[in-house]
Amino acid sequence: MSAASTPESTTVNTADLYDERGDELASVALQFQSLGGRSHFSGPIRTIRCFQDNALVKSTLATPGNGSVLVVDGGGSLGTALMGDMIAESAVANGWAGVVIHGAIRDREAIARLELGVKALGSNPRKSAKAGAGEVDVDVVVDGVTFRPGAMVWCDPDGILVER
Ligand SMILES: O=C([O-])CC(=O)C(=O)O
Repeated sequence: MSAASTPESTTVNTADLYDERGDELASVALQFQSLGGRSHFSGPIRTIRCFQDNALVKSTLATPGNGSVLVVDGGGSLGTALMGDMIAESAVANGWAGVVIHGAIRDREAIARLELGVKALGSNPRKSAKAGAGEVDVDVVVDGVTFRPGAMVWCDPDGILVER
């Protein structure tokens, strides 16, 4: 049920999961785009909060993911890209199941070919700062939904469900 960290693992549909577990799960109403090559993904949450600075995103996705999903609270900014294809390739190489970005990515076409789940608000070719400002593994709130490090998240083209 919790898997989806390998292509062979069972696919979980968020609508079916919601029907099973109901209000144990919070649903994100904000309409994220599904931009990765893996449409269904899930895993324990890791988090980053940052604003138009992706140094922490890059360094975190370069460490072992062990099937986790990195949730990046970028403040909803579409002004700069918090992940491109190089960082996304590093996430694949390091065993991350996926990345949810409350913000923008770039290199859409390459990212769509990677074996990685990616949800983001959109894209912008403009790169982010690299100063390293932000926080890692704190609770983040996106569209009124709290993402706690260690809780499970499930994503597919229908949306995003999080353990309360
Ligand atoms: O370096 C960046 O800011 C993001 C990027 O382009 C990549 O991951 O390829």
